[in-house]
Amino acid sequence: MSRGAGRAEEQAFRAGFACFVGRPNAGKSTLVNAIVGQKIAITSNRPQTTRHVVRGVVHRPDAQLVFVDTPGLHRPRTVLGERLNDLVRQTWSEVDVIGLCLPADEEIGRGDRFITAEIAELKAPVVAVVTKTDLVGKAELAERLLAVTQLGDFAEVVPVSAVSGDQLDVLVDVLATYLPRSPQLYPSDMITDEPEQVLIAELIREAALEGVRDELPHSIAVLVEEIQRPDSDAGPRAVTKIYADVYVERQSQKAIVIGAGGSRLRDVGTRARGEIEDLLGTRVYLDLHVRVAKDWQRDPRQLRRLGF
Ligand SMILES: Nc1nc2c(ncn2[C@@H]2O[C@H](COP(=O)(O)OP(=O)(O)OP(=O)(O)O)[C@@H](O)[C@H]2O)c(=O)[nH]1
Repeated sequence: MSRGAGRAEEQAFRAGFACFVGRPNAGKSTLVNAIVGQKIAITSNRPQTTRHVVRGVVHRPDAQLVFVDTPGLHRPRTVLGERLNDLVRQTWSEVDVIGLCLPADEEIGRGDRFITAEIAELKAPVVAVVTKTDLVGKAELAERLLAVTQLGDFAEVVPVSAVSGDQLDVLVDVLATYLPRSPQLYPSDMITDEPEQVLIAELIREAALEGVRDELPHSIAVLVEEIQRPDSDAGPRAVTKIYADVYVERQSQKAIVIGAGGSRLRDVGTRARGEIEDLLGTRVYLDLHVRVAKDWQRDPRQLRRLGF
């Protein structure tokens, strides 16, 4: 390659930050996962499970797109709720482009209008992303696209399905055009900069929530106390030892998480261990303890300790 061509390519390169916003369950986390191609954000069919800002990096020959994942805005009832909302607003003001997720299979509602109005005030261009298109027929999709164009003044409207993969590449192309000209922000081999400890805690929390979300929707937090790496010469049988505490707010919740004779906690451990082994690429020994931290959501000191 001539030096001239190299410079031109350098000049054409774009890099920057994007985030998906939208009401709970709009499909934001699933979309980031599908685009980045690795399980990094936490998905669920229940609202408000994404707590940490998790980044995924998409590397393209002409662009680098860094995704910042935020929890949903909601009416704050606790210190945790207020912190989450502050975090969301702060993230929104720092990105180069925003994808507003609107599910194709649901009518536009008050929540969507509220978020649209909030982000209209920011400087970043907003791309409306109509998600879950695999769930609707053509006629319904056309109707929804029309309603979306009437909802606000969007830079573009892109329909996608994270499940079928349809239009994901188009969405990345569109988002990339709104990034500033910039050299790469992160090394080419980086997919996420979230500390492993946080990712591991999220995987455990997700497993612990499985099946008890109705009873304990926001009452579980996980703290990874220690990660003991295997010796570098341990070979394929290397085991990473992880010690983690699962925090609940009350004694009664502890009993739910542990289950009869500890059966539920064993299942949680097995499920989380499988996910962590995929993440780390080694075998994992996982030691889980359930502890009660009374009303941790209302106590700023405990919140800090638990990473909020
Ligand atoms: N069929 C289908 N389902 C989807 C698609 N994207 C997401 N879902 C489902 O929709 C539900 C919500 O998805 P999430 O990605 O957790 O939604 P979210 O917007 O991140 O939700 P919060 O974390 O609550 O804000 C999950 O059950 C997903 O499996 C899609 O493209 N097609």
